[in-house]
Amino acid sequence: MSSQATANEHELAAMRRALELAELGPLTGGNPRVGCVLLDADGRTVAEGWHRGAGTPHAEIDALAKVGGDARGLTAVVTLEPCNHWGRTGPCSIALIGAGISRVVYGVTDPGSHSAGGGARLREAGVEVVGGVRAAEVEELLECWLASERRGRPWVTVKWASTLDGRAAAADGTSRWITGTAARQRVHEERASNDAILVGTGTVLADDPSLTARGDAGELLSHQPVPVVVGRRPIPDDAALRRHPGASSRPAAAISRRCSPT
Ligand SMILES: Nc1nc(O)c(N)c(N[C@@H]2O[C@H](COP(=O)(O)O)[C@@H](O)[C@H]2O)n1
Repeated sequence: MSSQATANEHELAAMRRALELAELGPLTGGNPRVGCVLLDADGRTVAEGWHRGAGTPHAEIDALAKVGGDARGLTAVVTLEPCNHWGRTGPCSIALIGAGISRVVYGVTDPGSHSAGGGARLREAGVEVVGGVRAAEVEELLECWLASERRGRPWVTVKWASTLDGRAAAADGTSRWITGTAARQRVHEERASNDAILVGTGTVLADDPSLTARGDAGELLSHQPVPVVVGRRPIPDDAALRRHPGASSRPAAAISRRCSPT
C-alpha cells in the first residue's frame, strides 16, 4: 500500500471533505459511514457522495451518479477502500473501473472478509491506487464498525449507574435516581446511536424498563434500538418493554425464545 505522502494537496483536502460527508451517514444499521469526492485532473471537485445506510448506494456510487456514470480521467477520494463484493449492492471497484476512474485515493483498507480486495482489483485494471490517506482520522470515525469487522462481533457499550461507593440501590432494595439529567440524556443519545439494547430478565422484573431512546421532553427519538432480553424467566404481559416500538416491528429479535410475545 502506498503512504499518505503520495496523495497530493488536493486529495488530502478532498479526504477531509469525504470525512465530513461520511459523518452524514447513520451510526446504526451495520454498514460503515463512508464519504467520496471525485476530483478532476486539476484537483477541482466534480462530485460528492456519501452512504446513507445498508441497502442504499455506496458513497462511490452516489458520487458516480452525479456525473452520470462517466468519470473518465477523474480521481475518486474515498474514506474506505472500495468494496469488491456483491452484498446488498454491487462491487464499487467494478463500478469505478467501468466509469473510467483513473486514480483512487482511500483512507482505510476494508477489513471485511467478502468485501476486501477492491484496491487490488482496481490496480489490476490499471487504476492508480493510493491507500492509507488520513487513515488515523478514518479509523477514529469508523472505530466501532472497524472493531466489529476485525473482531467478528458487535461493538458493545456497557452502561451502569452507581454511587461512588459502588451502590446501585439502598440496602432494602429501594432505588432512587443516582444520575442527573445530563447523564440520563447522554444514555438516551447512546440508545439512539446503537442497533440493540440488552438487559437481563432480572432488570425487566425489577425495574420494568421501557428501553426506548427518548428526548428531553420524553418524546421518542427517530432511531430506536431493538430491545434484547437475556434470561429464562417470563416477561410479564404488561411489561413496558412489550410496548417498545423496536420490539413490535422485530419481535423475534427483541425477546428471547422462551419469553416470546403472544
Ligand atoms: N467503499 C465502501 N463505500 C461505501 O459507501 C460502503 N457502504 C462500503 N461498505 C462495504 O460494503 C459492505 C456492505 O455492502 P452492501 O451494502 O451490503 O452491498 C460493508 O460491510 C463494507 O465492507 N464500502
